[in-house]
Amino acid sequence: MNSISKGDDVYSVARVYADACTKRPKEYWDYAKHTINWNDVSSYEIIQKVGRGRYSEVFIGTNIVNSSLCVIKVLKPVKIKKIYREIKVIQNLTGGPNIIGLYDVVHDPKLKIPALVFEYVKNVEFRTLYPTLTIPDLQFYFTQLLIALDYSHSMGIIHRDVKPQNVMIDPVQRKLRLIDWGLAEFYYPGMNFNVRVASRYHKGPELLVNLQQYDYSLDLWSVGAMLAAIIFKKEHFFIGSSNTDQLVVISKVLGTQDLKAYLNKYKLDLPREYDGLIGDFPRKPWKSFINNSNRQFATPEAISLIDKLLRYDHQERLTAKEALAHPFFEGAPAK
Ligand SMILES: Nc1ncnc2c1ncn2[C@@H]1O[C@H](COP(=O)(O)OP(=O)(O)OP(=O)(O)O)[C@@H](O)[C@H]1O
Repeated sequence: MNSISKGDDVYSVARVYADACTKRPKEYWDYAKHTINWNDVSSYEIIQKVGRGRYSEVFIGTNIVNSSLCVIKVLKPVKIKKIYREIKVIQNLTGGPNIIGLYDVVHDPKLKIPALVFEYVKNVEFRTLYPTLTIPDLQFYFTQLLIALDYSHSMGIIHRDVKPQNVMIDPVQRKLRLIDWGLAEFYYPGMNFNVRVASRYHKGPELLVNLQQYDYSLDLWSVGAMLAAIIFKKEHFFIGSSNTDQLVVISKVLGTQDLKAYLNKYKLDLPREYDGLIGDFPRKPWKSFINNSNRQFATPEAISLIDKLLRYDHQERLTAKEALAHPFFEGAPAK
């Protein structure tokens, strides 16, 4: 078991790739000391806005030198360390399988507004795309997503914001790219991470019970929540009205007993905000989510994979590599 006894500072360590950062040179992970060569934004022209996030405004643009399309992510003013972290992470991962490719790091020489230039993906919005996907499509795209995550994890990086809006899919080219590394972090065993990451519906229980020594397995919870939503034909699977309610919603599915076992294992108390809210909820069998609209999708293999990802205990969840070997992917199309 990857946990240790009471009184110790290190109480949870990743089951895989725990030393991915510590074995690499300081320049790999020391993003604060990173020197960035900012190029001039005037090499790019904005065509139209494609998205807007908490931390950026995103445009489709062209590189005026070779007329190729790109995405220009103009960063809003946030701590410079956060910007350096996103750049370092994506520079380390660029070129990896299904990871969005970073083309350039630019700024306006006068205003100093930083922007990241990425490969453009002709994404179809998830609310439109997901209802059209067949089981072989799901086998294919979830394979691609897990390959991206296994790679990032092997490089010592937790994405920390896996959700449909950050998984770009071009269904014509059958291309998937994991984007938005703005919340990603380098993993070190024994590190107490900030739990205010990820987006509410995809937040793992560790974040909601304030377990700070989490690891790559956080991303696998988010994958499980995405898969469950698609398989059971819901827009999202766990929909909480606040962070507190998010855990209440989860415990109405996974039950209170296993939540208590999780807290006991890591010697945690349920934060006070849950007083009176987490009752004695029984575990809901996955089969109870099956109805006429999702019956074809909710195969025993799909349910088994969901079950092995959506575990309170982050150490029990399948890793990305283990998930790739799950029977759900048997017979998955290669293209
Ligand atoms: N490479 C890309 N190709 C196509 N569309 C993209 C690309 N990158 C970003 N987008 C679009 O822009 C949106 C915002 O991008 P991104 O998630 O990187 O920004 P953010 O400010 O970090 O967002 P968030 O608030 O979700 O953290 C995406 O959800 C997507 O719709």
